Amino acid sequence: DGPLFTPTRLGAIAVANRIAMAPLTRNRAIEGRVPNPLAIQYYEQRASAGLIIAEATQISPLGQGYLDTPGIYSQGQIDAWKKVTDAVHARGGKIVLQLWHVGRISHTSLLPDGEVPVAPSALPAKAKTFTSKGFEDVSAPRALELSEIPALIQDYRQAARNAITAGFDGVEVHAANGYLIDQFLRDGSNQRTDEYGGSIENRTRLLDEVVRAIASEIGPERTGVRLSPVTPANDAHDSQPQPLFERAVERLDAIGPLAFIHVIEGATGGPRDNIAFDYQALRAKFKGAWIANNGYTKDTAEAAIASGYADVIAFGRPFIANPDLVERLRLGVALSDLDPDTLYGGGSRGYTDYPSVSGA
Ligand SMILES: C=C(C(=O)O)c1ccccc1
Repeated sequence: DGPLFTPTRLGAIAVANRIAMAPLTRNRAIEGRVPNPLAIQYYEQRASAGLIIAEATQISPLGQGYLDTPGIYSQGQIDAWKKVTDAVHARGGKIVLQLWHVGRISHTSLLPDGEVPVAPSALPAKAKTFTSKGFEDVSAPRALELSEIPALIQDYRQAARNAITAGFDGVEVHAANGYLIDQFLRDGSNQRTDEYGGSIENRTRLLDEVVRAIASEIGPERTGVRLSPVTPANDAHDSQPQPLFERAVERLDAIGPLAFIHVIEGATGGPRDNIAFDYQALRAKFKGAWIANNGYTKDTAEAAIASGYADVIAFGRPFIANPDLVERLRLGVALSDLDPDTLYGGGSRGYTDYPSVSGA
């Protein structure tokens, strides 16, 4: 069957193969930012993935940036997610939740009492977000006060606890794609003059404190992190990504045996070679499992695993129209294309109605 179909471990999480389902926003949460009951079937259909990284899920009301994305901060949300994890586990699958705070990639219409989004600095992103009126420019943010950082870290800690209560095997901290933690990392968005801004040491501080808090709450072996060193997504940019992310990974490695680091190579969902970057230099600084993502095919994924370049390959968009992607890669059959019109928002069409090759 080849290298993709051998088991491995991501910290405390034993996985049956080297194929992970990357987190995919689908904007189908219902009243109360609760995951849609259809999510039970949607994730259950994809439970043959070695690991499912469930969609970005906000840690607090202020951490939401898009219409109809789910949360993990209320009992109703925990209860709804528990049905999803139970269904995936019943199929022998493993599933972690991606913990999300969008920072400045948000809109006042989505925030409590029309609040403005928070960010490291009051610098608006050149980005759009998805509101009840369609795609709109994100709202101008305010800078988080130093005094607000402890409560933010507590929100991450509580969200991680809630995810374990909801039956997840662990969490992935979303530190990628120009969202809050990535905004603190990059000098294009972080112009603070306190201990969270300026030097690389200061700009990697929030990442370190958030991951330490989560690891102390649920165990480092159930804690993963997603990074995107050179993505331009959501107006993310930094003047020196190589030293920045090498220091970020060094600090993550020092926390203790984290379950995994998951790296988007190149531009999210786009070209892998937009900016020259040495990913293996990052990997060399981390003793845990390495998940690589973006644009992999069966052949490039097999080569990456066989050569030790990565331990697991994450596939995002291919999992949308191919619930049984693992089987299709094993068989080497052609993959189905997703329907872009039902990617974000809607109901079962383009969500739970894609067939498996075995017709199951
Ligand atoms: C959470 C997302 C990311 O990480 O890029 C996202 C959000 C909205 C649409 C697509 C993707």
